[in-house]
Amino acid sequence: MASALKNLSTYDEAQLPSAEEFAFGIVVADWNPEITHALYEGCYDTLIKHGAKEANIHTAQVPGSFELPAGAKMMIDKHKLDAVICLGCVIKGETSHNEYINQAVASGLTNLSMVYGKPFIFGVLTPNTEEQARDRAGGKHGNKGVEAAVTAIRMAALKDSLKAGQSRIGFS
Ligand SMILES: Nc1c(NC[C@H](O)[C@H](O)[C@H](O)CO)[nH]c(=O)[nH]c1=O
Ligand SMILES: CC(=O)[C@@H](O)COP(=O)(O)O
Repeated sequence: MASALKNLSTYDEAQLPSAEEFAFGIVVADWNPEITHALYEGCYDTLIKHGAKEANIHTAQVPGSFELPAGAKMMIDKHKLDAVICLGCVIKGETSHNEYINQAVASGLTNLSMVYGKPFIFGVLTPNTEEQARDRAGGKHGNKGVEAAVTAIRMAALKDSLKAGQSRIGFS
């Protein structure tokens, strides 16, 4: 569903599990800092809002989105984490360079999720224009960083519930 039809910051707060017991990594790309820092603020504030402790949120910056998977692996090899959130913004230029970056990051994070059995969240904007980026970093379509934090909490809680032997998870 396009972001225009589903605001990135809209979720059912009452249905979201507490993040109190979870530890998170946040890896942020330096490219397009006005955008990625807005994503980070939305992400961090959402984790805190839902009970995460400041001491359990570990943050690192990397040069660009292409480095997000490597940064995420360095982070989870250093800290005991329940989820790693990767934030970036890859704006299309004149060439197809953006496609290679986007595909590499998506594949890299998927591979990490499979290898570690933990969520590596794809909080990367892939807009065609700066306006589309701003619209998704706290603009009219919400904040991708909020969506990424909510996803991280839900996936960490899912793993926790499965470990506890629950068989029917997420059905209200
Ligand atoms: N153009 C963008 C980049 N490019 C840099 C790459 O991510 C990478 O750092 C470089 O290719 C060296 O490996 N990165 C973004 O995050 N956003 C862009 O718009
Ligand atoms: C996505 C990018 O790396 C971008 O800055 C590259 O721009 P261009 O395709 O014009 O070289």
